[in-house]
Amino acid sequence: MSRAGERIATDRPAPAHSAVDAPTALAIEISNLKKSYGLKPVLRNIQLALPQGQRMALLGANGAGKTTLLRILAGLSKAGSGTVCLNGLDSRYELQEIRQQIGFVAHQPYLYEELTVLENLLFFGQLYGVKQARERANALLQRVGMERRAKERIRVLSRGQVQRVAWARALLHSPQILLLDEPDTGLDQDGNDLVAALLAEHSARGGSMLFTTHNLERALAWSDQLVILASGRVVYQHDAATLSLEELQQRYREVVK
Ligand SMILES: Nc1ncnc2c1ncn2[C@@H]1O[C@H](COP(=O)(O)OP(=O)(O)OP(=O)(O)O)[C@@H](O)[C@H]1O
Repeated sequence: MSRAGERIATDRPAPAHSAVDAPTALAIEISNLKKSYGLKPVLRNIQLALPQGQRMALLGANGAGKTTLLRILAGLSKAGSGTVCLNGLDSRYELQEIRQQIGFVAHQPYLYEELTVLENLLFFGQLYGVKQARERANALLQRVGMERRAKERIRVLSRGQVQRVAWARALLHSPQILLLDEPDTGLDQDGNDLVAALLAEHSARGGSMLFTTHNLERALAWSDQLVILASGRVVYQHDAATLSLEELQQRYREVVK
């Protein structure tokens, strides 16, 4: 298997924010990452590298370790050993700076149930030091189709609506890196179209992203690199541009048991 950095397509335009003298700057760099729960190893010696401006899809069966990996990247869980760097910042020492640079959308929305939609966004806006937070929040609510629910409490919204607000929360501080745990779960067709559009906009701004999904077709369509985890190991890695859906399905069947 090739290492990530060797397989990157070169025809993709350089991200707008990349420094001229740092063409190989990495959005995500994971080295020798291990994590156990009790005696049970959940991540085993993970090595991954994602150049800035690129998108990585993380695939694998239930329990393969995808959420655990994302939570470590988001600073919500500690690595057992090894190192994790985001945009060159080491998660052991620079977690606050890293948090400013990532947007996380997960199974849990990380919203306050008793606050309204807008109150939630204003709270997180303050936390992240977002300038003109009210204008930014209103613009994002419009973007995710939730502007009419701005004054409603989170607890009265449907799961898909909460997910849309979670997207607005994640994008509020214009993060350079999106970490998305099954962003396509629980959404209707409109919701999935919205997610695809938000991902495309993030990429067009030069942003990077790592997302998990169980949908191989979307993994291929939305990514530059595909990674399959099995029992906490990277068992497959390939450029999306040179892989067909049939090949991916075949390889997935072979490596995921
Ligand atoms: N807090 C925890 N305590 C103990 N074990 C845990 C904990 N969180 C996860 N695990 C275990 O770690 C393993 C990996 O879980 P993880 O949620 O990372 O898998 P996943 O690939 O995201 O699965 P899914 O596709 O079902 O979301 C599982 O065996 C799970 O039981």
